[in-house]
Amino acid sequence: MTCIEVFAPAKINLALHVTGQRADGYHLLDSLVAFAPVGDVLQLRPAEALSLTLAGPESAGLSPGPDNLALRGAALVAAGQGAAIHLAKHLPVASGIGGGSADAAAAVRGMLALRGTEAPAGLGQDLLALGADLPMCRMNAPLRARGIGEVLEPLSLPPLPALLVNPRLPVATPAIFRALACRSNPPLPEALPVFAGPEPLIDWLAWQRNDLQPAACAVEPAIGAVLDALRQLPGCRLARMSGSGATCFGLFDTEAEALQAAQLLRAARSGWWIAPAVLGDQTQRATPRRQ
Ligand SMILES: C[C@](O)(CO)[C@H](O)COP(=O)(O)OP(=O)(O)OC[C@H]1O[C@@H](n2ccc(N)nc2=O)[C@H](O)[C@@H]1O
Ligand SMILES: Nc1ncnc2c1ncn2[C@@H]1O[C@H](COP(=O)(O)OP(=O)(O)OP(=O)(O)O)[C@@H](O)[C@H]1O
Repeated sequence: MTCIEVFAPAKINLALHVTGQRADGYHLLDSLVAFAPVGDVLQLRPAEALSLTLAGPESAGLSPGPDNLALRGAALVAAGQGAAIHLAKHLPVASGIGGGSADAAAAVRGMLALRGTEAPAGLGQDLLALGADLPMCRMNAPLRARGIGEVLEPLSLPPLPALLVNPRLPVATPAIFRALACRSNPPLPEALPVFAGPEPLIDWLAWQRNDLQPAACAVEPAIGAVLDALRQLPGCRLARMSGSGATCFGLFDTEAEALQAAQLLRAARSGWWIAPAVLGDQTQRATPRRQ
């Protein structure tokens, strides 16, 4: 029987500036985003109706009901066709790396591949209504995101060796936006430099910010502990939080340094989710494959 497999990569906000707030309460952002070769995996098989089963190390506590973003994404493009979707959850839930949004975007890609059809007009608006991270999770390649997350500009960034770390404590995005002390901060520089490699990119990122980080550290102090632990690892050039947390990333000049740092941190913190990853373009891996 036909089976479509789709990879749903984690999105990492390398910088996240909160520049204003719309009348409806949503915040205006200016964010530099790259994607990790770490993510969830969806399998879709033709069926009478849409259904979802869950597995994987991070699936505990996640409901396979109609609210699951994988089902909500698939429903947007199902056009009456059913699918049995199996989601292997590897990304911690509510962790600032867009797991649910990545699953929804992957379910859309998988459902369209199963139906053998193109994305319908108006899908962009429907996706944005599901979540502000949905448009970027459709791209899976380095980008700058503005507006509330829907104004996207593809970027060329060098592959960036990183260590992703989550203290296994969920953080609710609305609570972090609510806790912001300032909602009107400077944007990223209008023109972005061309980066010859990870070193100049990390130097430049050190001048940028995640404006949600102070509020998130106040709401969940374990985030501060993760950042401190990352900063103490040999070779870590920059430690920052992604999205609304709690996942943080350390950046390294080389992949070997990131792998060594992962080993050291795993030995010290057995309860944390720790994933070395070279951040960049995951479009190839995220393309649906027929099994
Ligand atoms: C923080 C980021 O992860 C950065 O990429 C995203 O902006 C969050 O994206 P998301 O989780 O897909 O967000 P949504 O599910 O659309 O919104 C959750 C809640 O976060 C707040 N929210 C989200 C995005 C945004 N630009 N402004 C906001 O104020 C709103 O209170 C909203 O009710
Ligand atoms: N397939 C899914 N994976 C993860 N969370 C899901 C899923 N479906 C629904 N949710 C719900 O969505 C909420 C946000 O989870 P998600 O893992 O996407 O957060 P996040 O990583 O902080 O996302 P973002 O970085 O986009 O803010 C959680 O409350 C979770 O219960």
